Amino acid sequence: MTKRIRLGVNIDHVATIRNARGGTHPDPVRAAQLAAHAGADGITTHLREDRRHISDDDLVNLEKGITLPLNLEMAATEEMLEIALQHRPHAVCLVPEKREEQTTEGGLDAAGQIDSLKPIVAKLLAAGIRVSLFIEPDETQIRAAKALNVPVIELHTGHYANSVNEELAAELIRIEQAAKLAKSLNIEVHAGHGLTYENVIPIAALEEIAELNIGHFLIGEAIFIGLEASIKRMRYLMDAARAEDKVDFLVKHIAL
Ligand SMILES: CC(=O)[C@@H](O)[C@H](O)COP(=O)(O)O
Ligand SMILES: NCC(=O)COP(=O)(O)O
Repeated sequence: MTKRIRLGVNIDHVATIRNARGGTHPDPVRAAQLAAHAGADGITTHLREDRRHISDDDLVNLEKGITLPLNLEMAATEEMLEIALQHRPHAVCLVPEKREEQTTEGGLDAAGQIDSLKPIVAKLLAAGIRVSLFIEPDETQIRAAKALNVPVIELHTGHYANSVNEELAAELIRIEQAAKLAKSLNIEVHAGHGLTYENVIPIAALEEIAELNIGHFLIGEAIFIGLEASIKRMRYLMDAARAEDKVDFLVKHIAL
């Protein structure tokens, strides 16, 4: 089997359900603990400026409640920088945000914001926080990430996830080429947004990609089959994508 690809489980939308009634159930920390038990390699959470799902208290409780590395997604603002420096998560992923958006609509324009991003990235790196940029699979953005000296990028797979037929094929090629370029520049490559059981295998099969961050679909699927089962099935598909002998992999899993 070729190198295992890591799975970061994003637990934002456990908080979405909780916030629907303003109480404390379901608890994102309990979801993160179950995700760890189900084989997640990390937990991702997005502290949005409008706190529509994850709250500042969630961040405090996640730090206390989990041992897995925490990847904090945040906008590149002074407010979020201060929070990140205060909490010092394992990693920060800088993502674009618009209050009016229903979900993240695209990648961070790193190339267009190099001057404003530089001090934020430098302060996070100086604090020992691994920094990634959530960007489009685009050469200009990847070279901007290199210029900003970030060790990791996360390729936005949202357009891929929302495409069909020829457009889907074109997006997959775009992601593959971007991953190869980033790897050639010694940047670690992650990917995420909109990934599901149906579309994950071609992305997971790209050997330049070290980690996938997946959330909304897993939390939704958990409503029907439970969170551990939801995650374990995604883990199985990611491993199948990487298996050198897929027949042998499938036979072994069928036998289990
Ligand atoms: C950056 C990304 O693709 C997601 O991790 C992000 O969290 C999406 O924002 P919502 O979870 O609020 O839709
Ligand atoms: N960065 C992507 C992520 O954390 C989860 O995105 P999604 O699976 O909720 O669309």
